[in-house]
Amino acid sequence: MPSLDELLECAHVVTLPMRVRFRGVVEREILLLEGPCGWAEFSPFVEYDDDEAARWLAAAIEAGWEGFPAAVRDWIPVNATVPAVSAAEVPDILAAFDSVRTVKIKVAEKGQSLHDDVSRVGAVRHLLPDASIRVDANGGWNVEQAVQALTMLNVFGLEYAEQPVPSVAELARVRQMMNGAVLIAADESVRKASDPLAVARAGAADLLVVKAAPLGGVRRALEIVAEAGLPAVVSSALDSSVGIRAGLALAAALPQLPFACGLGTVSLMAGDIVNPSLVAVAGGIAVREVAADSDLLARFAAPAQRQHWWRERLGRCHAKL
Ligand SMILES: O=C(O)CCC(=O)C1=CC=C[C@@H](O)[C@@H]1C(=O)O
Ligand SMILES: [Mg+2]
Repeated sequence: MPSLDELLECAHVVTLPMRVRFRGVVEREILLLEGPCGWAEFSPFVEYDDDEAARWLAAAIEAGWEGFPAAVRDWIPVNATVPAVSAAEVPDILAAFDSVRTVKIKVAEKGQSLHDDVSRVGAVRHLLPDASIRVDANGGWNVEQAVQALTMLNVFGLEYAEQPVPSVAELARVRQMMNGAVLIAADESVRKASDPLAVARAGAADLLVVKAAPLGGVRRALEIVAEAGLPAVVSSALDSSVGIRAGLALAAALPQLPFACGLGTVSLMAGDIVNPSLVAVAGGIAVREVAADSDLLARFAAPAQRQHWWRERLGRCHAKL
């Protein structure tokens, strides 16, 4: 384990502008580390507490000081991601992604209605008649709302629904009520749970969404998938290309990868610290090493006060490992 001084010495804090608001975020703050095994990203969302953020640091230390486990594939199919925008904005969002075969669409956004979701999903289906479409509610519905919404949205054909409801018990109930008409994926119930395997034990989901950073690293995520015994989709945490590299390592190391992965999110950003960025081409990303670019680190350097905040946070999280 690197000492705190070692981490602080190789740390850079950047603020990357988003092209479009995503989960309330318009600027993504990221602390990057240059370790002996490569660049690493520490970017827990600013509202996360230190216990949760410490898992993201464990993942960064794996990337920079241990390296990734062996890959079994070198190309990862990737989905386009559509935030909770209006139907009119959908063409513009999709235009940022190259040859899209799978789309994930955010639904159940606070302050919006089921009508907004139907319009947005309908707009995607209209533009991409043959694409696989999945939705992500981030636990924004209750059981009745979820069953009603998924039944309506399924007229467009849904590959699966990610975290339609907040709890494991509610997921199990929705899955039972949908009776196979729409597959259920667990995201927050895995990455924010004290027991990430509770979903699998309860039979609450057909598949898991796994993210390297929130789960404490690629190896830990692989263990969770193996123990759960469910198919997995690897997704980003809205990272820079450095964090996406860790997601690719996870997707590349999984024994099976039956679904496209949510690793195309650099296309939602208006800045990155790797050149060229890890974005999907022809529906997927070829796995490769990445390094932060010194000009981009300088261009997107965070203001001094935010640098200070992230360095303090790094220290608190390091003390928890
Ligand atoms: O999976 C994707 O297509 C993109 C990644 C994505 O949706 C997310 C990234 C970061 C934070 C999360 O709220 C969100 C998700 O819920 O999966
Ligand atoms: Mg999700």
